[in-house]
Amino acid sequence: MKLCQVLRNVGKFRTVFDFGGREVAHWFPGHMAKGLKQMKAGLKSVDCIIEIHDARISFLPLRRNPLFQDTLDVKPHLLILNKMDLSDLSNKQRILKKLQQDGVRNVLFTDCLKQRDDNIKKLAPMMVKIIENSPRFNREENTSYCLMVIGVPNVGKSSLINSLRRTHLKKGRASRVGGEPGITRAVLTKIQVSERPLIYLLDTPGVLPPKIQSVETGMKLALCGTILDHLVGEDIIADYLLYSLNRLGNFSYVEKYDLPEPSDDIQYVLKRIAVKLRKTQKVKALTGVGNITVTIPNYSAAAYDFIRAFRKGELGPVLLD
Ligand SMILES: Nc1nc2c(ncn2[C@@H]2O[C@H](COP(=O)(O)OP(=O)(O)OP(=O)(O)O)[C@@H](O)[C@H]2O)c(=O)[nH]1
Repeated sequence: MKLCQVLRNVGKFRTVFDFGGREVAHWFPGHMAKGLKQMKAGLKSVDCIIEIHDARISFLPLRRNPLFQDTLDVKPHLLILNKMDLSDLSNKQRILKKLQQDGVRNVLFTDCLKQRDDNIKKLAPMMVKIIENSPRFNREENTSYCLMVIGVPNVGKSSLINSLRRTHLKKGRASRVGGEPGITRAVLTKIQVSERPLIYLLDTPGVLPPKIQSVETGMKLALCGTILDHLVGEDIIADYLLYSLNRLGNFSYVEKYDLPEPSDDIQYVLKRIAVKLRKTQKVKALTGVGNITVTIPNYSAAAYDFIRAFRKGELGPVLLD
């Protein structure tokens, strides 16, 4: 989009989003508390916590959650900002600075889908260094390292494990090596990710509710696919996406969906998307002069496509912070 077009749009968009009195309380279902219990149970045998987040929302460390901050604070901690390929990292230094001010010093950006991500290679030595520089308490005599991966749903925990195994063991999908017989897979299982040094990851169900400071934070998590769409509503997620893109001056949707210019009106944008994708339905309408057939856009299908395009990175890299 040309600069003059961008300038023409300044002041045309919403500067705040109307959440219409929505509450986040029910967006994270109760089963997530189960993850917390299991995580606490496994903490004794863990040398380091790997907390994994979506690099498009980097401000949300899980350990800030008062529910388990006490327990986690005593363990060395590494924050992974995954899906870096989908994030606008032109402000990477600002993110790192902010995290550092928050006491988060060990941060690594990763792209777990990349066949060879140099950052994944750095992970094992980085973890060893962090562990060696901290007291190991009851695990002093142990020659292997055990790490716990935590994160909200869909953030890439399994992908990280697989990526580590690919890098260090030249193996594909994770085979589970721990787990006592009779204990369900959903409890804690150990997965080997490196031979030298010998490193295991303790796989938790990993469904941990972050401390959601506001409905807007919840909406950002929803946009990144962390919360089931239907719990929040695809229509409002799509509207929040449009609001965010406009706010960031990212007008990639205009070209992608053949719009004449940027718009802040979600109904209008979804209509254009539906027409472009031929997601329309013909319905019969009874008028004073008889039956006519009218074409109506399938707004749900359009919203679905718009959100998926964002999640796949088709609307360009975005930082929602
Ligand atoms: N673009 C991109 N996609 C990724 C990356 N890592 C994971 N994904 C995708 O994100 C989705 C979720 O990845 P998973 O590894 O299943 O995430 P998870 O945290 O284990 O998910 P749950 O089991 O639901 O908690 C998948 O579609 C992955 O392909 C990444 O670095 N970049």
